[in-house]
Amino acid sequence: MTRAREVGVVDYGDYQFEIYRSGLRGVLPKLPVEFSELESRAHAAMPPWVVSYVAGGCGNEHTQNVNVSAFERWGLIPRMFIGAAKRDMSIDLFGMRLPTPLFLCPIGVISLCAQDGRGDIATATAARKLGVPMIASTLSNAPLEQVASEFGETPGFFQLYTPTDRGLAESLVHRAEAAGFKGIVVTLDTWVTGWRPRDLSQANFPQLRGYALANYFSDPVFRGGLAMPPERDVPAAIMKWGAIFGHPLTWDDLPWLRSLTKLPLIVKGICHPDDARRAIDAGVDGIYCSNHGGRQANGGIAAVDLLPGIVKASGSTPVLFDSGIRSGTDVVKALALGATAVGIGRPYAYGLALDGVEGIVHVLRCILAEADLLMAVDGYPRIADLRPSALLPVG
Ligand SMILES: Cc1cc2nc3c(=O)[nH]c(=O)nc-3n(C[C@H](O)[C@H](O)[C@H](O)COP(=O)(O)O)c2cc1C
Ligand SMILES: O=C(O)C(=O)c1ccccc1
Repeated sequence: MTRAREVGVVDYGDYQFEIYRSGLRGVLPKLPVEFSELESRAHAAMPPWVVSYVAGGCGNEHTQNVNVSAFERWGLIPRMFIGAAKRDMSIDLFGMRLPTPLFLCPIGVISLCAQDGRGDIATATAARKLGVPMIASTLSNAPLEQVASEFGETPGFFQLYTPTDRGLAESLVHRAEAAGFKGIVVTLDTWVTGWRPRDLSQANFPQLRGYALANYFSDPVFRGGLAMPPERDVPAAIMKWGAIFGHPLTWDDLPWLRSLTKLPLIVKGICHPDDARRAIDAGVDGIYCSNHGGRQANGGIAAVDLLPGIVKASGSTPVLFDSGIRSGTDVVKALALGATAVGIGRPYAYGLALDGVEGIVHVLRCILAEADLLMAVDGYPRIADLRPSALLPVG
């Protein structure tokens, strides 16, 4: 198992030998090694309303689907005589050396996927075990301090949903700093929930039933705005949350956001090169290209098709990417298109649903093994070798 301090050349592909060796003892992998099977098993294991919330997307889910299929329009060109016997998947991010280019996307209500309701903690534990950073959502069943206490040496990032109350935003950021988070990720595309037919047809919005509001209910500023503490009047606290949750930020808010912290500030949901440039000019440290997994807008463009423009506009500023990553090949292609680090979203939620911490670890190890073996076989031993010229458009 990789620890954050063992950064550098790690044989992630060895997971396949581990699987084959276990097979010699008659032991087969407990969980699927391929995404579609993982997804169907996880869906069968979770209550229907949780499946609806996690798997669902905006409108007829066209954007969500093309996020995935767009990766098939790129092919990695095999190179021979490279001798890629050792591969190095490590990256530099915000002055930190990380063993892999992966991170765990913020998934609010991830706790719902865990059989014991402790999904935030399980995700943090998996992050610690593999040295893969977790971006912890504002929407969490466990307060951010508890989540951070599980990280060990693995850096963690705090994802901020900016409420209408600036004082509450400041309080959340200062709590995240005090808890040891290494960066703040502000999500820009979800100040209002997108049109989600699966959930709408069942009137299913878990937050309004009180799920994943621990960061609010434990916050002194939030509590100060209530007539009674959340413990004494849960419905009133939930309604207050609904009233203050989302603030439609404008460029005028960015200097204030920047002033909140000296930690790296990353903006999530950036899809246009002009937005990337303007955010960088205003002092952000990282651009996070994402369309929220197609959950927010069914605009019809795959996130990965927007990535090259964002990378070009971002210059030397790191670009984080998610939306549609389902396999190691997808990771390799996103890196070749210029992503600095690549986010795993729904796949880890499904690993969690099936086997807790070990399920997440399994999903990440499968993705890392596949990426590593692709880099080996096709002759790209270092991430720096993965450049746009390594890809051929095939669709
Ligand atoms: C159930 C669910 C909850 C999510 N909650 C958040 C959240 O709290 N904050 C956030 O910035 N993004 C959230 N996201 C979006 C993810 O961070 C990420 O952008 C998305 O999952 C990527 O798409 P993919 O999972 O299809 O690869 C959520 C995604 C899912 C599936
Ligand atoms: O479900 C989501 O994707 C999400 O991030 C969210 C979080 C809080 C409120 C609405 C949506």
